[in-house]
Formats: sequence, structure tokens, C-alpha cells
Amino acid sequence: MEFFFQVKKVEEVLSAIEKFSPLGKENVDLTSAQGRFCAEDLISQEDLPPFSRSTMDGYAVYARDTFGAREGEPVVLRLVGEIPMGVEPTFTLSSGEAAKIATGGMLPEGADAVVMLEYAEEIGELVEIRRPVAPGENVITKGEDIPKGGLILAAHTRITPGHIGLLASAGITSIPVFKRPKVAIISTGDELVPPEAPLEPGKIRDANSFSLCAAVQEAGGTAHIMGIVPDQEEALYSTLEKALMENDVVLISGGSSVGTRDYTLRCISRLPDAELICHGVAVKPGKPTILARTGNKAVFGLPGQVTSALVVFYIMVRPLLLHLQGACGKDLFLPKVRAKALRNIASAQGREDYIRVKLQEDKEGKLWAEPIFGRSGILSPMAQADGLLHIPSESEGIYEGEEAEIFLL
Ligand SMILES: Nc1nc2c(c(=O)[nH]1)N[C@H]1C(S)=C(S)[C@@H](COP(=O)(O)OP(=O)(O)OC[C@H]3O[C@@H](n4cnc5c(N)ncnc54)[C@H](O)[C@@H]3O)O[C@H]1N2
Ligand code: MOO
Repeated sequence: MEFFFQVKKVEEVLSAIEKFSPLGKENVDLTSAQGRFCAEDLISQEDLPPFSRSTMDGYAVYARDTFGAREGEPVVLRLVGEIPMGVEPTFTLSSGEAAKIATGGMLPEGADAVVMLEYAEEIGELVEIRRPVAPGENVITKGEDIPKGGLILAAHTRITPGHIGLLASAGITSIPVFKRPKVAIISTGDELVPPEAPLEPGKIRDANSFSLCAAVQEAGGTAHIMGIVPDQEEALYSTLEKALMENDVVLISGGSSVGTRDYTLRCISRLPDAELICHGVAVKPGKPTILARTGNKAVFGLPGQVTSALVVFYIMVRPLLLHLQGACGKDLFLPKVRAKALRNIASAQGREDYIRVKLQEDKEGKLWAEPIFGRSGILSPMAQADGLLHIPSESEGIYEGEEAEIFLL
């Protein structure tokens, strides 16, 4: 029987993951760019906004003219016209003059501020100003958002709705992004049947293909469920070969442990140029995890236990999928919060633990994490959890009331 012979720390697996190269680039349009990672620095070819515009409905003025204006002592300016929306003013504003302007209207040359309608009154061809304005007040100046030549989006940034608005404003409609990883999912085990099949004694429905498919989609990958492969080395090897031809990452769940019917390691080792990164990771749940690299493609052997497969996905597979899509730094990981443990949680030194927890806020707004204990072979604790509480490998556990890091699910 083989035993785990290459047990690694999570951080060692994560540094091996960062050695993969991000996938190639493709261009997507503005409506498909959300959540993708930009593949190039995008520079604005124009000033944004392209002209100085009013942020209020009111009167465009030369700010100095309004200095000293008060309720009982207004400054009187000559109304020289109204600036229509979406059109360049045909006149220049001189000292002593005002022009009616709407929110978003283009400031005429000479004007440097806008007095709100509420603080002015039109009297025939004159306008009384009852409050002073400072230069630049109620105005967005040309190039204030992004100047011409300024950086809109740096390569490797995760694209958000704010970026998409900026890109649209700058007239950039085709966005270079890193490709999404194609991920094949294989479930192995003679006991497994598809969810729609009738259950005979001793059989179990394949949950992992579907939970992993959902997790891949959430992580920005494209999932391909390859189906259930029986505990036969040749069947698993040929499915693995096919999966590798068509995908960037292969996830095999089940058969990653050390039993006589656990063929995952043997099949991975048979791949012509496979480099084994780990067989066994110092983490609970998820010890029987395998990662191998062939070219720039990755094969994970995930533990068959339903919760372990998902925990390993979040801790190691998800960072790889995001790295391949061009993510870096904190974008590789689930968002984190800190919370106090509601109970004592034991752990063993030398191994990281990821405990399923529910989060609750106390009256002072402090977050508390309540562990949901349960074996890694059952799923409901995972389904109920708001997050995974992380116990680092040097710690022997967390005391009630002690703060810990929680990865939000
Ligand atoms: N002697 C040892 N035995 C085991 C060890 C060990 O260190 N020494 N580790 C245990 C741990 S921890 C885990 S986790 C499991 C992982 O084993 P495998 O990855 O080989 O997975 P299987 O044995 O194939 O399955 C385990 C369990 O999960 C069920 N399963 C598998 N695939 C699916 C699926 N797609 N959907 C639903 N359920 C699935 C399977 O029926 C088994 O009950 O090894 C321990 N053993
Ligand atoms: O560590 Mo296993 O992965 O308990 O379920």
C-alpha cells in the first residue's frame, strides 16, 4: 500500500500555484467584462470628462464676481443667455455676466463656478446672486476624472461596475482580459450513481461533480462535468487524458487516499511529463489532496469526502483558477473578516484547520463565529456555514472569545 509521500504545507502548495502562467488573452465587450481580470494597462486617450461641466442647475459665473454676495446684499450680474444641454456654448462669459446652465451643461469659456438656482433670482435681463461661490465650486473640471494619458485600469485588476462605467466613458468598448480556465470534473468510485438514477443498496449519489461545478463557476472558470468513472485504473487514466486535452485544470474527486482502490495518484504519475507537487497536505479537512503539474496544466486529486472536496477547492483550487485568470494578491482568496470564536476549538500543531462557522453580530456590532461541528463526509454543516474559520498550523486551537480569521463563503 502507498502512503502519503509528499505532504506539503498549504503555503507551499500556494507558492507552487503561483508558478503557473496566467492563461492567454481575449477581448470581451463591456457587457461581459464584469468580474474578469484586465490583461493590459488601459490608458485614456481623452480627458474625462472631455469638458468642464456643471454639477448643479444654476448660473455659470466668474467666481470673483460673487465674492461678498449676501442675502440682503446680492451681487447683480447680467444674464447673457442659457446654455442648452449637449451643445457647446456659442459665447464666452466676461466679468459681470452670468449664464443659465443645467446639471451636466458645458461651462462657457470664462466661467469657473456655478451658483445654485436656490441662491439666485432672475429679474428680467439681470440675475441677483445671494451667496458667493469659490472658483471650481459646483463644477467638474475637464480631465478631473481621468486626464488624457491617465491609467483607467491596471493589468491584473478585477473589473468592477465602476471600471466598466469608466471604460464606457472613455469610449473603450473591447476589453482585453485573461481567458477563463476550462475545468474538467471527474468523480470516481464504484459506489457512485448520478443524482437522477435510482439508488440501490450501497450506492451513493454523486454530489461532488455538482458542488465542484458550482464552485468552479463562482470562481470564474468554465466547468465540464466528465461523469462518474469506476474504480478501474485504465478507465480513470483514459478519462484523465481526454480531460487534459480539452481543459486547463482537471479535478478528480475520490480515490486520492491510500486505499487499494485509490488510483488517482497512479494515473497522475503515469502522465508523460507530470511533476508531482504534493501528495498529502497538512490541512484538516483535506489531507489526501494531490496536485500535479503537466506543462501549464494542473491536475488535482481531491478527497472524496463531500465537505473535504469543497474545503480543498476553496483553499487551493480556487486560488489557482483565479491566478490563471490573471488575479493576484487578495483577489486570489475568499474575502476575509475577523470574528471571535463562540466556543473553544481544538486543533493540532503542524496542520491548518478550516472550521465551518456561522457568523452572528452582537449588540455592539462585534462578529462572533459559531462552529458547526460535523464530519467531513456530511454536507449540511458546509451548506449552513457562512465561512471557514482558519486555525494556523502553529496554533493548538482557539479559545472562546479569541479572534480568528474567517474566509467568507
Ligand atoms: N488509512 C487511511 N484512510 C483514510 C485516510 C488516511 O489518511 N488513512 N484519509 C481519510 C480522509 S481524511 C479522507 S478525506 C478520505 C479520502 O479518500 P478518497 O479521496 O480516496 O475518497 P474515496 O475513498 O473515494 O471516498 C471517500 C468518501 O467520499 C464519498 N465520495 C467520493 N466521491 C463522492 C462523490 N462524488 N459524491 C459523493 N460522495 C463521494 C465516498 O463514497 C466515500 O464515502 O480517505 C480517508 N481514509
Ligand atoms: O481530512 Mo479528510 O479530508 O477528513 O475528510
